[in-house]
Amino acid sequence: MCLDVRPESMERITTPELAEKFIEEQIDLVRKQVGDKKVLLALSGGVDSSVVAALLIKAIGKQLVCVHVNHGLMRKGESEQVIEMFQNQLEANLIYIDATDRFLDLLDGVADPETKRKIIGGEFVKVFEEETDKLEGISFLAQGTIYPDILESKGVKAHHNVGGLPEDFKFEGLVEPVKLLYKDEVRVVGKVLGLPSNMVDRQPFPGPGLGVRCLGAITRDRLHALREADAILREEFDKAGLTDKVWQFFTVIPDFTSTGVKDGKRLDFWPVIIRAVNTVDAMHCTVPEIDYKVLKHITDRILNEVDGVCRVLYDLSPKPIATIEWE
Ligand SMILES: Nc1ncnc2c1ncn2[C@@H]1O[C@H](COP(=O)(O)OP(=O)(O)OP(=O)(O)O)[C@@H](O)[C@H]1O
Repeated sequence: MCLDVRPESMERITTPELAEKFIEEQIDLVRKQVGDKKVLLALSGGVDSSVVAALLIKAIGKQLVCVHVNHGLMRKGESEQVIEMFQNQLEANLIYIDATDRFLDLLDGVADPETKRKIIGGEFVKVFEEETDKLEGISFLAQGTIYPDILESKGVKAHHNVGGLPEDFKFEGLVEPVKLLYKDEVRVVGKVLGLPSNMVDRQPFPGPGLGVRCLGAITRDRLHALREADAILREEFDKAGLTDKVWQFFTVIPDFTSTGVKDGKRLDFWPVIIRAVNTVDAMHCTVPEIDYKVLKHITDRILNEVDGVCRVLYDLSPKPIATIEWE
């Protein structure tokens, strides 16, 4: 049997009991695979790598070394939550790297979205490699590969986690405990492992993070305004009971200003755009009809609390023709 093919007999993990059973099996397998050797994991704070981290901490404790890179493009509180959850609560061996300046300096003046993506991806690999070169005695690399990654790699598109080991791969092997699971199963397993629901049920978040929501050339002041506005949106959607009802929502900040007026003075401030979509397959999206009162309250809060913003807009465009992200 190919190890990358989910057996037809494998039951879908839909209950805590099934998740428990899966976790016990994986703990056993991982312990057999790695023995007393060390395992390295790049921990983003996203669903997949977080669940792998929690599972491996249970299986091999301090033999797992997690590396979290803060590229300065995380949402408000995200890196802090990784530290709180994994270092403080689960007592993981966590290396936290604040590479904000490195990323933002490199991105300075770069307006083209594809170039921004390439810079962020390339720099991430560099930072991760530099950090791991300093570590000694690591034998395995753990990855949050899930079954759709394997399926997609077979036909649709290459996935960075999948496709065999590169020639210069310096580890003895890969540890991929959730590679036969679908996303919904990973979430059930994560909950049973005690991860908070805002981590386990997290919306999709692009690899380049807020970097592609701070349109054009990223500036620190606009990035700050974007992060604050996004946090307000998330807080208010949560209060209004929309977090579970809307598939994805976030804010975007364009790289142009608009005229505002404050205390009788004219100002040139940025607009903030709210983007919210519902979808089943991410190929076709509709825009939810959010209660006007909720939108108005969010607008008031952003205008009052976020420096440099004078307008808030709601994006009504479905996909197609508009994509979910703005760039
Ligand atoms: N800031 C980061 N710090 C550490 N590792 C990261 C970071 N960003 C990405 N990674 C690593 O790269 C992998 C792929 O990242 P990607 O953004 O494509 O997310 P993903 O496939 O949805 O996985 P996840 O749910 O774990 O974020 C992650 O699983 C993680 O191992």
